[in-house]
Amino acid sequence: MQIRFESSRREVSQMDTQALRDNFLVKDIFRNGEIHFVYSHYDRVIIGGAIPLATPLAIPVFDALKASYFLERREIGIINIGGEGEVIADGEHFAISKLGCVYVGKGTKEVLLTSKNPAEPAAYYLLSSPAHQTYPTRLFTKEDATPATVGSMETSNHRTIYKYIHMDGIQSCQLVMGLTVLQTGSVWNTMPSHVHDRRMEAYCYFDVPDNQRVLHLMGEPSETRHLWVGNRQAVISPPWSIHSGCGTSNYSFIWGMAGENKDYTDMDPVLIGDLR
Ligand SMILES: O=C(O)C(=O)C[C@H](O)C(=O)CO
Ligand SMILES: [Zn+2]
Repeated sequence: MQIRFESSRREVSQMDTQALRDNFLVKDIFRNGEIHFVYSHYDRVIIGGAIPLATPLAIPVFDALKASYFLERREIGIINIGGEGEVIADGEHFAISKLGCVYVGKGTKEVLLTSKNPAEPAAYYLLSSPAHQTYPTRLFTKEDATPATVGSMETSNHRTIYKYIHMDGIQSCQLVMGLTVLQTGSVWNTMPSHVHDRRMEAYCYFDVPDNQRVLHLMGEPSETRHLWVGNRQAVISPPWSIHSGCGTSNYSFIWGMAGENKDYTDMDPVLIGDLR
């Protein structure tokens, strides 16, 4: 598991392209037949990707956790961005289709990830944060997630937000998680931008067509930087950073947060005219 330490706001403002990518871009977590994780010291969130083929993949324990199993002191949200599959949590089976979500609570000793058809494998995005209480393991489909459509075609940011793990959905200790799908023709996400010093956030972009990219904006509102992001790549957003993007086509992304509160609406908006 790769470990990423924090960077200060001042450090980030001095970083060149490669340093920004090394610190904030999470690449290569989705590889056929493999499971990979990156540990971020922002709110101690762990970001992962898994593509099981014929053999199930188990979420392993890592020495860095000093635990006897991954979820001994953690919870995890799992969203499928690939073909049909199953999440098996301590022997309980959850069939999960594309855009379905399984939350697995603290104390679950074994989590197995499978694909129904290795020729069209499931692809699991994984987001885990520390937990101090056990909440029940649950499956949510996209339809359970009470979609909210925001933005408009006029401002190229027409999109639908699906919330899965949040105060009125799947219960958790501190994890908040869902996904956003942009309408065809819309390219902007999270514009106008916001920050929430109380929570870090991670974005995982998917369904980005081949040879297209998302220009992800990060940094303090008065000192923005950008990352060019490809399909199935994630971005770590520090609590003080905006997290907005503009695609060269439409695309979708999974967002997830952890920190001081679970209030999705707790955001400090940034006026477009104030961005620098
Ligand atoms: O499209 C959006 O806007 C989002 O999906 C915003 C994220 O959900 C977010 O940043 C939550 O804090
Ligand atoms: Zn946010």
